[in-house]
Amino acid sequence: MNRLSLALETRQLSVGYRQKGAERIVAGKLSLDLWPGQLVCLLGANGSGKSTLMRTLAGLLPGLGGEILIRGRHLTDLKPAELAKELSVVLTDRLETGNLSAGEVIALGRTPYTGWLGRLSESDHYHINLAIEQAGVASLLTRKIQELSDGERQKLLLARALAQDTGVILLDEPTAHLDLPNRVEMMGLLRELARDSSKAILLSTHELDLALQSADQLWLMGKDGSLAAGAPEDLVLNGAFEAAFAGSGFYFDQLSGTFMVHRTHNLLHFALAGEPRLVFWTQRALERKGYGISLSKNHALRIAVQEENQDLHWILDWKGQRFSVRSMEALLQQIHFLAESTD
Ligand SMILES: Nc1ncnc2c1ncn2[C@@H]1O[C@H](COP(=O)(O)OP(=O)(O)OP(=O)(O)O)[C@@H](O)[C@H]1O
Repeated sequence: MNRLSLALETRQLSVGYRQKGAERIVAGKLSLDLWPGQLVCLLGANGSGKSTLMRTLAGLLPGLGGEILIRGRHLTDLKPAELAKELSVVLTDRLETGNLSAGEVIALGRTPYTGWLGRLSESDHYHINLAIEQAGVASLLTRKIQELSDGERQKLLLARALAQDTGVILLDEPTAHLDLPNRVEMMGLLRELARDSSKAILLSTHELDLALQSADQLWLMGKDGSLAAGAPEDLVLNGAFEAAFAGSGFYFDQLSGTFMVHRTHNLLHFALAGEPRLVFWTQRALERKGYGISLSKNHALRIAVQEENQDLHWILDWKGQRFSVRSMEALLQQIHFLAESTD
Protein backbone atom coordinates (compact mmCIF):
# COMPACT_ATOMS: atom_id res chain seq x y z
CA MET A 1 0.00 0.00 0.00
CA ASN A 2 1.17 3.52 -0.80
CA ARG A 3 2.36 5.29 2.36
CA LEU A 4 0.65 8.45 1.12
CA SER A 5 -2.68 6.83 1.94
CA LEU A 6 -1.71 6.33 5.61
CA ALA A 7 -4.40 7.77 7.89
CA LEU A 8 -2.00 8.55 10.72
CA GLU A 9 1.72 8.09 11.14
CA THR A 10 4.22 8.80 13.88
CA ARG A 11 7.95 9.13 13.34
CA GLN A 12 10.26 8.78 16.34
CA LEU A 13 7.53 10.28 18.50
CA SER A 14 8.18 10.85 22.21
CA VAL A 15 5.21 11.39 24.49
CA GLY A 16 5.16 12.56 28.09
CA TYR A 17 5.00 15.64 30.28
CA ARG A 18 6.96 18.80 30.91
CA GLN A 19 7.06 19.71 34.55
CA LYS A 20 8.95 22.71 35.92
CA GLY A 21 11.17 22.79 32.85
CA ALA A 22 12.04 19.09 33.07
CA GLU A 23 10.78 16.49 30.62
CA ARG A 24 9.30 13.19 31.73
CA ILE A 25 9.17 10.88 28.71
CA VAL A 26 6.48 8.21 29.16
CA ALA A 27 7.18 6.46 25.84
CA GLY A 28 9.72 7.25 23.15
CA LYS A 29 10.91 6.53 19.63
CA LEU A 30 7.44 5.51 18.48
CA SER A 31 7.18 4.93 14.73
CA LEU A 32 3.65 3.74 14.12
CA ASP A 33 1.32 3.42 11.14
CA LEU A 34 -2.47 3.52 11.18
CA TRP A 35 -4.15 2.65 7.87
CA PRO A 36 -7.70 3.35 6.66
CA GLY A 37 -9.91 0.33 7.40
CA GLN A 38 -7.76 -0.75 10.35
CA LEU A 39 -8.93 -1.34 13.90
CA VAL A 40 -6.00 -1.02 16.27
CA CYS A 41 -6.22 -1.71 19.99
CA LEU A 42 -3.80 0.08 22.28
CA LEU A 43 -3.05 -2.11 25.28
CA GLY A 44 -0.82 -1.81 28.30
CA ALA A 45 -0.77 -2.11 32.06
CA ASN A 46 -2.06 0.76 34.23
CA GLY A 47 0.21 3.77 33.94
CA SER A 48 2.03 2.47 30.85
CA GLY A 49 1.03 5.57 28.85
CA LYS A 50 -2.06 4.74 26.78
CA SER A 51 -3.93 7.95 27.61
CA THR A 52 -0.76 9.99 27.21
CA LEU A 53 -0.21 8.62 23.70
CA MET A 54 -3.88 8.98 22.80
CA ARG A 55 -4.01 12.61 23.93
CA THR A 56 -0.79 13.39 22.07
CA LEU A 57 -2.09 11.86 18.83
CA ALA A 58 -5.29 13.88 19.25
CA GLY A 59 -3.30 17.12 19.52
CA LEU A 60 -4.46 17.68 23.13
CA LEU A 61 -0.99 17.25 24.59
CA PRO A 62 2.22 18.44 22.89
CA GLY A 63 4.66 15.72 21.85
CA LEU A 64 8.15 15.85 23.37
CA GLY A 65 9.90 14.99 20.12
CA GLY A 66 9.40 13.44 16.70
CA GLU A 67 6.46 13.90 14.35
CA ILE A 68 2.79 13.05 13.91
CA LEU A 69 1.32 13.10 10.40
CA ILE A 70 -2.38 12.93 9.60
CA ARG A 71 -2.93 11.94 5.97
CA GLY A 72 0.58 13.14 5.23
CA ARG A 73 0.24 16.53 6.92
CA HIS A 74 2.04 17.47 10.13
CA LEU A 75 -0.36 17.65 13.05
CA THR A 76 1.27 20.87 14.19
CA ASP A 77 0.52 22.51 10.79
CA LEU A 78 -3.21 21.79 10.97
CA LYS A 79 -5.53 24.48 12.27
CA PRO A 80 -8.02 23.22 14.91
CA ALA A 81 -10.90 23.39 12.38
CA GLU A 82 -8.86 21.39 9.84
CA LEU A 83 -7.87 18.80 12.43
CA ALA A 84 -11.53 18.42 13.50
CA LYS A 85 -12.39 17.28 9.96
CA GLU A 86 -9.62 14.68 9.99
CA LEU A 87 -9.72 13.24 13.48
CA SER A 88 -12.37 12.78 16.18
CA VAL A 89 -11.69 11.84 19.78
CA VAL A 90 -13.80 10.10 22.38
CA LEU A 91 -12.35 10.56 25.84
CA THR A 92 -14.00 8.89 28.80
CA ASP A 93 -13.70 11.79 31.21
CA ARG A 94 -14.76 14.71 29.01
CA LEU A 95 -18.33 15.83 28.65
CA GLU A 96 -18.67 19.55 29.22
CA THR A 97 -22.00 19.88 27.47
CA GLY A 98 -24.21 21.49 30.11
CA ASN A 99 -27.86 20.54 30.02
CA LEU A 100 -28.08 19.34 26.42
CA SER A 101 -30.21 16.54 25.08
CA ALA A 102 -28.54 13.48 23.57
CA GLY A 103 -29.67 14.59 20.08
CA GLU A 104 -28.06 18.01 20.57
CA VAL A 105 -24.82 16.40 21.71
CA ILE A 106 -24.66 14.33 18.53
CA ALA A 107 -25.33 17.43 16.44
CA LEU A 108 -22.28 19.06 18.09
CA GLY A 109 -20.23 16.59 16.07
CA ARG A 110 -21.07 18.70 13.01
CA THR A 111 -19.54 21.89 14.50
CA PRO A 112 -16.47 21.78 12.21
CA TYR A 113 -18.81 22.00 9.18
CA THR A 114 -21.60 24.33 10.30
CA GLY A 115 -19.85 27.70 10.59
CA TRP A 116 -20.39 30.06 13.48
CA LEU A 117 -24.20 30.24 13.14
CA GLY A 118 -24.37 26.50 13.69
CA ARG A 119 -27.17 26.02 11.14
CA LEU A 120 -27.45 22.40 10.01
CA SER A 121 -27.47 21.68 6.27
CA GLU A 122 -28.95 18.66 4.53
CA SER A 123 -25.56 17.00 4.54
CA ASP A 124 -25.24 17.65 8.30
CA HIS A 125 -28.61 15.98 8.91
CA TYR A 126 -27.55 13.06 6.72
CA HIS A 127 -24.39 12.48 8.77
CA ILE A 128 -26.22 12.92 12.08
CA ASN A 129 -28.89 10.36 11.11
CA LEU A 130 -26.28 7.93 9.86
CA ALA A 131 -24.33 8.28 13.13
CA ILE A 132 -27.51 7.70 15.18
CA GLU A 133 -28.24 4.56 13.22
CA GLN A 134 -24.67 3.24 13.31
CA ALA A 135 -24.26 3.77 17.06
CA GLY A 136 -27.79 2.50 17.79
CA VAL A 137 -28.82 5.49 19.93
CA ALA A 138 -32.18 6.43 18.34
CA SER A 139 -34.03 5.73 21.60
CA LEU A 140 -31.88 8.19 23.57
CA LEU A 141 -32.27 11.35 21.47
CA THR A 142 -34.67 13.33 23.67
CA ARG A 143 -33.06 12.34 26.96
CA LYS A 144 -30.93 14.81 28.88
CA ILE A 145 -27.30 13.83 28.96
CA GLN A 146 -27.12 13.85 32.78
CA GLU A 147 -29.92 11.28 32.85
CA LEU A 148 -28.05 8.70 30.81
CA SER A 149 -26.21 5.72 32.23
CA ASP A 150 -22.44 5.56 31.74
CA GLY A 151 -22.88 2.93 29.02
CA GLU A 152 -25.52 4.99 27.17
CA ARG A 153 -23.28 8.07 27.38
CA GLN A 154 -20.41 6.07 25.93
CA LYS A 155 -22.50 5.10 22.89
CA LEU A 156 -23.66 8.69 22.53
CA LEU A 157 -20.10 9.95 22.43
CA LEU A 158 -19.34 7.44 19.71
CA ALA A 159 -22.35 8.76 17.77
CA ARG A 160 -21.01 12.31 18.12
CA ALA A 161 -17.61 11.20 16.81
CA LEU A 162 -19.30 9.43 13.88
CA ALA A 163 -21.33 12.54 13.07
CA GLN A 164 -18.01 14.40 12.85
CA ASP A 165 -17.28 12.16 9.83
CA THR A 166 -13.50 11.93 10.15
CA GLY A 167 -11.10 9.40 8.66
CA VAL A 168 -9.47 8.77 12.04
CA ILE A 169 -11.32 8.04 15.29
CA LEU A 170 -9.47 7.79 18.59
CA LEU A 171 -11.30 6.30 21.57
CA ASP A 172 -9.95 6.15 25.10
CA GLU A 173 -11.42 3.07 26.81
CA PRO A 174 -14.75 3.05 24.95
CA THR A 175 -15.82 -0.18 26.63
CA ALA A 176 -14.94 0.90 30.18
CA HIS A 177 -18.49 1.28 31.49
CA LEU A 178 -20.22 -1.37 29.41
CA ASP A 179 -21.47 -4.77 30.50
CA LEU A 180 -20.30 -7.85 28.62
CA PRO A 181 -22.96 -7.93 25.84
CA ASN A 182 -22.50 -4.19 25.25
CA ARG A 183 -18.70 -4.51 25.24
CA VAL A 184 -18.90 -7.20 22.60
CA GLU A 185 -21.43 -5.15 20.62
CA MET A 186 -19.31 -1.98 20.81
CA MET A 187 -16.18 -3.81 19.66
CA GLY A 188 -18.13 -5.45 16.82
CA LEU A 189 -19.52 -2.09 15.80
CA LEU A 190 -16.06 -0.49 15.71
CA ARG A 191 -14.74 -3.49 13.75
CA GLU A 192 -17.55 -3.05 11.20
CA LEU A 193 -17.04 0.71 10.96
CA ALA A 194 -13.37 0.25 10.23
CA ARG A 195 -14.02 -2.37 7.58
CA ASP A 196 -17.13 -0.98 5.89
CA SER A 197 -16.44 2.76 6.13
CA SER A 198 -12.64 2.56 5.76
CA LYS A 199 -12.15 4.46 8.98
CA ALA A 200 -8.89 4.18 10.87
CA ILE A 201 -9.85 3.42 14.46
CA LEU A 202 -7.50 3.40 17.42
CA LEU A 203 -8.90 2.52 20.81
CA SER A 204 -7.29 1.96 24.17
CA THR A 205 -8.72 -0.80 26.28
CA HIS A 206 -8.11 -3.23 29.12
CA GLU A 207 -10.24 -5.85 27.36
CA LEU A 208 -7.36 -8.10 26.38
CA ASP A 209 -9.49 -10.96 25.22
CA LEU A 210 -11.77 -8.85 23.02
CA ALA A 211 -8.78 -6.99 21.62
CA LEU A 212 -7.04 -10.26 20.73
CA GLN A 213 -10.13 -11.40 18.85
CA SER A 214 -11.09 -8.16 17.12
CA ALA A 215 -8.06 -6.00 16.36
CA ASP A 216 -6.17 -5.96 13.07
CA GLN A 217 -3.17 -4.78 15.05
CA LEU A 218 -2.24 -4.39 18.69
CA TRP A 219 -0.06 -1.62 19.98
CA LEU A 220 1.35 -2.96 23.23
CA MET A 221 2.82 -0.41 25.61
CA GLY A 222 5.44 -1.83 27.93
CA LYS A 223 6.19 -0.55 31.41
CA ASP A 224 9.62 0.60 30.19
CA GLY A 225 8.31 3.12 27.62
CA SER A 226 8.58 0.70 24.70
CA LEU A 227 5.81 -0.16 22.26
CA ALA A 228 5.43 -3.39 20.25
CA ALA A 229 3.09 -3.25 17.25
CA GLY A 230 1.86 -6.20 15.22
CA ALA A 231 -0.90 -8.67 14.46
CA PRO A 232 -2.33 -10.03 17.74
CA GLU A 233 -1.25 -13.58 16.95
CA ASP A 234 2.35 -12.52 16.17
CA LEU A 235 2.58 -10.73 19.52
CA VAL A 236 1.22 -13.78 21.35
CA LEU A 237 3.58 -16.19 19.65
CA ASN A 238 6.69 -14.04 20.11
CA GLY A 239 5.95 -13.54 23.83
CA ALA A 240 5.44 -9.74 23.65
CA PHE A 241 1.82 -10.02 24.75
CA GLU A 242 2.62 -11.88 27.95
CA ALA A 243 5.64 -9.67 28.65
CA ALA A 244 3.48 -6.50 28.52
CA PHE A 245 1.26 -7.82 31.31
CA ALA A 246 3.76 -9.93 33.20
CA GLY A 247 2.85 -10.01 36.84
CA SER A 248 2.85 -12.34 39.74
CA GLY A 249 -0.08 -14.68 40.20
CA PHE A 250 -1.06 -15.25 36.56
CA TYR A 251 0.36 -16.13 33.20
CA PHE A 252 -0.79 -16.14 29.58
CA ASP A 253 -1.54 -19.59 28.24
CA GLN A 254 -0.79 -19.61 24.50
CA LEU A 255 -2.83 -22.78 23.94
CA SER A 256 -6.10 -21.37 25.23
CA GLY A 257 -5.35 -17.70 24.46
CA THR A 258 -6.32 -16.61 27.97
CA PHE A 259 -4.66 -15.43 31.12
CA MET A 260 -4.56 -18.16 33.74
CA VAL A 261 -4.58 -17.43 37.42
CA HIS A 262 -2.92 -20.61 38.57
CA ARG A 263 0.39 -22.15 37.71
CA THR A 264 0.86 -25.85 38.27
CA HIS A 265 2.19 -26.23 41.80
CA ASN A 266 1.24 -29.86 42.20
CA LEU A 267 3.46 -32.69 41.11
CA LEU A 268 0.54 -34.71 39.78
CA HIS A 269 0.03 -34.59 36.03
CA PHE A 270 -2.79 -36.22 34.06
CA ALA A 271 -3.19 -37.32 30.46
CA LEU A 272 -6.62 -36.32 29.15
CA ALA A 273 -8.76 -37.91 26.46
CA GLY A 274 -12.20 -37.08 25.08
CA GLU A 275 -14.09 -34.52 23.06
CA PRO A 276 -12.12 -31.21 22.97
CA ARG A 277 -14.86 -29.19 24.73
CA LEU A 278 -14.99 -31.64 27.64
CA VAL A 279 -11.21 -31.97 27.79
CA PHE A 280 -10.91 -28.16 27.86
CA TRP A 281 -13.15 -27.79 30.95
CA THR A 282 -11.62 -30.81 32.67
CA GLN A 283 -8.20 -29.25 32.14
CA ARG A 284 -9.47 -25.95 33.56
CA ALA A 285 -10.72 -27.70 36.68
CA LEU A 286 -7.47 -29.62 37.17
CA GLU A 287 -5.36 -26.49 36.69
CA ARG A 288 -7.53 -24.58 39.13
CA LYS A 289 -6.50 -27.19 41.69
CA GLY A 290 -2.84 -26.87 40.69
CA TYR A 291 -2.56 -30.17 38.79
CA GLY A 292 -0.65 -30.36 35.52
CA ILE A 293 -1.48 -31.88 32.15
CA SER A 294 0.66 -34.54 30.51
CA LEU A 295 0.78 -34.98 26.77
CA SER A 296 1.90 -38.62 27.05
CA LYS A 297 -0.90 -41.12 26.33
CA ASN A 298 0.84 -43.85 28.37
CA HIS A 299 0.90 -41.77 31.52
CA ALA A 300 0.18 -43.62 34.78
CA LEU A 301 -2.58 -41.11 35.61
CA ARG A 302 -5.23 -40.78 32.92
CA ILE A 303 -8.66 -39.27 32.67
CA ALA A 304 -11.14 -39.98 29.88
CA VAL A 305 -14.28 -37.87 29.70
CA GLN A 306 -17.41 -38.84 27.75
CA GLU A 307 -20.93 -37.65 27.16
CA GLU A 308 -23.76 -40.16 26.70
CA ASN A 309 -27.40 -39.06 26.42
CA GLN A 310 -26.42 -35.67 27.84
CA ASP A 311 -24.85 -37.34 30.90
CA LEU A 312 -21.18 -36.72 31.51
CA HIS A 313 -18.86 -39.18 33.10
CA TRP A 314 -15.19 -39.31 33.78
CA ILE A 315 -13.07 -42.47 33.99
CA LEU A 316 -10.04 -41.93 36.16
CA ASP A 317 -7.22 -44.40 35.65
CA TRP A 318 -4.99 -44.14 38.73
CA LYS A 319 -1.90 -46.32 38.33
CA GLY A 320 -4.00 -49.23 37.04
CA GLN A 321 -7.04 -48.70 39.33
CA ARG A 322 -10.24 -47.43 37.64
CA PHE A 323 -12.82 -45.04 39.05
CA SER A 324 -15.93 -43.68 37.38
CA VAL A 325 -17.48 -40.39 38.48
CA ARG A 326 -20.38 -38.26 37.21
CA SER A 327 -19.32 -34.69 37.99
CA MET A 328 -16.22 -32.55 37.93
CA GLU A 329 -16.56 -32.01 41.64
CA ALA A 330 -16.57 -35.77 42.27
CA LEU A 331 -13.54 -36.16 40.01
CA LEU A 332 -11.56 -33.57 41.95
CA GLN A 333 -12.60 -35.13 45.28
CA GLN A 334 -11.55 -38.59 44.09
CA ILE A 335 -8.16 -37.31 42.96
CA HIS A 336 -7.70 -35.45 46.23
CA PHE A 337 -8.60 -38.57 48.22
CA LEU A 338 -6.22 -40.79 46.20
CA ALA A 339 -3.40 -38.26 46.37
CA GLU A 340 -3.78 -37.91 50.16
CA SER A 341 -3.87 -41.66 50.76
CA THR A 342 -0.81 -42.32 48.57
CA ASP A 343 1.35 -39.68 50.30
N1 LIG B 1 -0.78 15.31 33.78
C1 LIG B 1 0.25 14.51 34.06
N2 LIG B 1 1.43 15.02 34.46
C2 LIG B 1 2.47 14.21 34.75
N3 LIG B 1 2.44 12.87 34.65
C3 LIG B 1 1.31 12.31 34.26
C4 LIG B 1 0.15 13.09 33.95
N4 LIG B 1 -0.85 12.25 33.57
C5 LIG B 1 -0.33 11.00 33.67
N5 LIG B 1 0.95 11.03 34.07
C6 LIG B 1 1.86 9.88 34.26
O1 LIG B 1 2.17 9.33 32.98
C7 LIG B 1 2.22 7.90 33.04
C8 LIG B 1 1.27 7.31 32.01
O2 LIG B 1 -0.06 7.62 32.40
P1 LIG B 1 -1.31 7.29 31.48
O3 LIG B 1 -2.51 7.89 32.14
O4 LIG B 1 -1.00 7.70 30.09
O5 LIG B 1 -1.34 5.71 31.57
P2 LIG B 1 -2.47 4.71 31.07
O6 LIG B 1 -1.76 3.59 30.37
O7 LIG B 1 -3.52 5.43 30.32
O8 LIG B 1 -3.02 4.18 32.46
P3 LIG B 1 -4.46 3.54 32.87
O9 LIG B 1 -4.52 2.17 32.24
O10 LIG B 1 -4.33 3.44 34.35
O11 LIG B 1 -5.53 4.47 32.40
C9 LIG B 1 1.90 7.52 34.48
O12 LIG B 1 3.11 7.29 35.16
C10 LIG B 1 1.20 8.74 35.02
O13 LIG B 1 1.42 8.87 36.41
